[in-house]
Amino acid sequence: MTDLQRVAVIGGGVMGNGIAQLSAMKGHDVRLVDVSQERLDSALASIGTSLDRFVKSGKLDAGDRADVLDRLRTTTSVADAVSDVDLVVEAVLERLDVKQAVLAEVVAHAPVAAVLGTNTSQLSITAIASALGDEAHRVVGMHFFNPAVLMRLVELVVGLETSPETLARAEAYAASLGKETVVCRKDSPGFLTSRFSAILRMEALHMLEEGLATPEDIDKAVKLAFNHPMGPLELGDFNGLDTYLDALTGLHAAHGERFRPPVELKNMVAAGRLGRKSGRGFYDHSGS
Ligand SMILES: CC(=O)CC(=O)SCCNC(=O)CCNC(=O)[C@H](O)C(C)(C)COP(=O)(O)OP(=O)(O)OC[C@H]1O[C@@H](n2cnc3c(N)ncnc32)[C@H](O)[C@@H]1OP(=O)(O)O
Ligand SMILES: NC(=O)C1=CN([C@@H]2O[C@H](COP(=O)(O)OP(=O)(O)OC[C@H]3O[C@@H](n4cnc5c(N)ncnc54)[C@H](O)[C@@H]3O)[C@@H](O)[C@H]2O)C=CC1
Repeated sequence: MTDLQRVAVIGGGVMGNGIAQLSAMKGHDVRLVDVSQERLDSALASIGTSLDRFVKSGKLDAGDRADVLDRLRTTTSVADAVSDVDLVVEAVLERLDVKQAVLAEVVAHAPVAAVLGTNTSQLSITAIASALGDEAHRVVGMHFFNPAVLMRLVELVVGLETSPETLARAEAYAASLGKETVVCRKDSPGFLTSRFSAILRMEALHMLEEGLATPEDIDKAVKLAFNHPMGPLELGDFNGLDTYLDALTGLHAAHGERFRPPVELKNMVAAGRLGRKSGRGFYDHSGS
């Protein structure tokens, strides 16, 4: 059982819209916040498409679709969104200073009992929480996976100040979404999962730079040899190459040379080839 009924998700991008949708599908009252109304409009469009897929495959009653949308409202005001919530899930871009500023604004307007989850891919939970002084015990890493509506895991990450009560409430919320959890009990950048995925994608990029094979064959090798649903380059396009570069930059700073971002990736991000969200990455997505 979770007492976290009212949820605010901050950031309506790839992850935020999925976390908001899933929460509303599981009966939570959800407020989705973004600085950009345009991003909120496209988040609602993505959520509508995803709900249609669930209806089409028989996993959601057509009659329940409208109820899910009724439980979800969007706003550009953090103060308005968090005033009565039990939980905030921060899913803005992967920058420490931005996450700290967003959570500081949340703390100024949210009830004192609200749990503060961050969906960071790899940043230190302790560093994010350090901006909140005595409220740091309320912060916990809640790392979802893309697409959040389908992936089975939420990785929970305990910062130095995270209280046992905060962790227990985060676990109950993840269970209410039907997710399995793993707990990374020591706050270390990249936790468990992002260190694994970064290494695989780094190797794929190095193979590409070395001219060993086409992107298609590098992905095919991983998919068919190891039964992964997507290859590492395909997954990079799916998640967003800018987000991936931000994550590698953080892992490089924390763990050293083995995570140095490849030049190929930096060039692609500089050129605006961000993957699916910009229409082009390792692959052409202009038609999808
Ligand atoms: C960066 C980080 O910090 C952390 C991360 O997120 S790392 C990335 C983690 N994510 C992954 O590794 C994803 C790997 N890929 C996959 O698991 C799968 O490719 C996938 C689940 C995304 C899609 O599955 P697929 O079999 O390849 O494609 P597809 O046939 O389109 O979809 C399968 C089913 O899911 C449904 N589906 C797919 N995406 C959906 C969505 N967003 N909403 C609703 N339904 C969806 C489809 O409608 C389809 O349903 P039916 O079987 O009933 O027809
Ligand atoms: N893309 C992925 O596969 C995954 C990403 N993550 C993490 O989730 C977080 C979000 O990533 P994505 O959704 O991919 O990014 P994204 O770039 O798709 O979305 C980020 C959103 O945050 C909004 N935003 C920026 N500053 C804001 C602010 N101050 N207040 C409110 N909204 C603000 C932006 O307008 C944008 O819509 C990052 O920390 C990322 O590392 C975690 C798991 C998987």
